[in-house]
Amino acid sequence: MIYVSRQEHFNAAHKLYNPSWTEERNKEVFGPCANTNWHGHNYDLIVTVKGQPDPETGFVIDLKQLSTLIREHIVDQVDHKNLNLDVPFMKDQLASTENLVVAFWQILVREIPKISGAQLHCIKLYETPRNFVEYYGE
Ligand SMILES: Nc1nc2c(c(=O)[nH]1)N=C([C@H](O)[C@H](O)COP(=O)(O)OP(=O)(O)OP(=O)(O)O)CN2
Repeated sequence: MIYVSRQEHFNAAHKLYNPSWTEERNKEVFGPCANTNWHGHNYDLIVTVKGQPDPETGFVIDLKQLSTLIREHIVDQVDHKNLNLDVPFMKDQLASTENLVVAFWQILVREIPKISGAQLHCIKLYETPRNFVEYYGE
């Protein structure tokens, strides 16, 4: 099995805020991440697919096609957006990195089979250079 990855980038605003809690509780749990008027991140998104190379191309997946797919279905939906307000697939969800990777998975697992026989293996999302989340669909 061969694992092939593509990295994309976006920036977005959000706040971590549970609407069923008081302002005080949100500040206590999420600290500055609950700031009323939002804060931003430069996110790095790494999508890994797995499969066998096609004998005619040598590719598990054409990385140009994978990039286009990620941009159309994910990056264009979130880049320069407010994750709490502007992104339909994050509606009514806490805009944590964990919830983002699960939402991205649900989109990509549906879209990748339309361009390739490769299987989605992992989505890794860096919220900051030091904080990142990985999801394997389990
Ligand atoms: N499990 C999670 N924990 C946290 C998340 C998250 O999505 N999942 N998100 C945040 C905040 O959004 C926060 O803005 C992260 O920034 P920060 O704590 O400042 O992280 P940095 O790596 O930039 O800063 P350090 O100085 O290295 O701590 C919080 N938690």
